[in-house]
Amino acid sequence: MTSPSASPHPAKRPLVVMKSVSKVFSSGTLALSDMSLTVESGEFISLLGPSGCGKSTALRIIAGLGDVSAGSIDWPSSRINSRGLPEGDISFVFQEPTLMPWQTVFGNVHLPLKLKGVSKAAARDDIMAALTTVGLKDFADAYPRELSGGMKMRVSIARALVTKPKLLLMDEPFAALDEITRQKLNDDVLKLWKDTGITVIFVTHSVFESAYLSNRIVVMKARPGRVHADFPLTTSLERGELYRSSEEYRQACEMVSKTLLDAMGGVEEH
Ligand SMILES: Nc1ncnc2c1ncn2[C@@H]1O[C@H](COP(=O)(O)OP(=O)(O)OP(=O)(O)O)[C@@H](O)[C@H]1O
Repeated sequence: MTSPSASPHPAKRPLVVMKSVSKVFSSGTLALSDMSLTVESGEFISLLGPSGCGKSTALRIIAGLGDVSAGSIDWPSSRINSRGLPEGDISFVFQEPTLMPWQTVFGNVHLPLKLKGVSKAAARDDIMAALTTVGLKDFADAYPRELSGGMKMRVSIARALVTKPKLLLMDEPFAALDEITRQKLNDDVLKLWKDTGITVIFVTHSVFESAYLSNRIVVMKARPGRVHADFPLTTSLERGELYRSSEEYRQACEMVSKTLLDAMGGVEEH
């Protein structure tokens, strides 16, 4: 029997809660100080801030690639493994695609599943599905040297998706690409986000990219990093070419740009 106080629609629990996190490196650098951030499932968050403010450090800590000096990272809606991490729920895409040159595209995307003991044969459907998602299903047998920079990054994204994570952490993934390729990949990531409902935290230096992609912007203060501003970014327009040339997008860019400048103490970076 259900208790009279139990709600038929229990409130959704956040995906990850970063509570008053500080990080001091062994060098003595205080990278983060009292940083708190609650991420809901299905959000697309862009994390911006002055160079060196701790964006990558925050992302790496969420991924379990570094420990906290104080505070905590909680996963209220996930099953936690012995390392305190939600097993299989997080994937990371770095700025460099870091592909194994001696492996084909298929072999590279297989890697995370191979590490879990899944054979190529058993992983085939998942690998091909991930490659289809990034538009590379016809390149499964190609080697990284045969691919363009954008294609290599797509392989890296497919490799991150093959484990079907709940959370995709992306650390300036498109910074090294030319503008047209970057815009194309922005559209691909948006489609992926819409189609799969995956949660994304995306570190970028680009005001334009953040305003185009995200439904929430988090701007960090200069080191030691913590949240300076956190606001939603809604639009009545479908994000695409029309949005890129719209007044709404221009205003969103202006707002993000002003907030970023404010976080830097009103002084432009050189
Ligand atoms: N492993 C490390 N050991 C010591 N200091 C580190 C380490 N990693 C980062 N730092 C320092 O911590 C601070 C935050 O670095 P982090 O890379 O997180 O900043 P960021 O905001 O991502 O920078 P950028 O925008 O330039 O990529 C910097 O001062 C950096 O030098």
